[in-house]
Amino acid sequence: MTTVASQDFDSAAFLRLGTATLYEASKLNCFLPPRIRPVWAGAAVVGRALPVTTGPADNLPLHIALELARPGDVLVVDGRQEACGYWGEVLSAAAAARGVLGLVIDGGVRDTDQLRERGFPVFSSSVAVRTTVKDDAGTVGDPITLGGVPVARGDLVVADADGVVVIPRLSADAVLAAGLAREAAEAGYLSRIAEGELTLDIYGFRPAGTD
Ligand SMILES: O=C([O-])CC(=O)C(=O)O
Ligand SMILES: [Mg+2]
Repeated sequence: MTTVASQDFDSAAFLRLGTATLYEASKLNCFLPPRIRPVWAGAAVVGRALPVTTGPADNLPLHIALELARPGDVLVVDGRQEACGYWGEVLSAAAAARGVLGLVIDGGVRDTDQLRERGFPVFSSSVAVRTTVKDDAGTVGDPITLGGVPVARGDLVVADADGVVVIPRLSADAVLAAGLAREAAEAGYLSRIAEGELTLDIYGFRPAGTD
């Protein structure tokens, strides 16, 4: 797995736990729409959210975001589900030069072979080459809601093969602790499975009278 991680929290632990365990452990509405998928196999990232909204098929806000971003940020973009090339190799190179760790966008991206070759993690709802306009500055840094999930600047973004979660900044420590506890419990379940036990018994799901 190719991974890019920032430094001001235990990024390795968040990446190891992964989005599914973090989501389940969090008990939060923190999973972005499942249409948002990694554009290359093995992409994964953890960082601080920089929320962005765009006009329809307008990527001017993404250029603006690269000026306002701080190292360790991940752009989280409401691109209105437009299937167009909001982002590609050039913007990935520009982002990496600014210390931006990745892109999550409810919209399209292009140059996906080059994104993989550069190891720049991108998660998008489509891959599309259609061109963009540069008319509307949109918003950069203001809180957004993406697929019903609130995203504020500085929230923790974790993205991997299963999708993307956005954890409120002040909940990150508690979610990490809950995730580690879930990981430990699952390690116990896996040991019992290896010894031949059934999940019906491990989880206590067996209906009365069927053992
Ligand atoms: O041209 C654009 O704005 C998007 C793109 O393909 C790139 O960043 O390489
Ligand atoms: Mg390009």
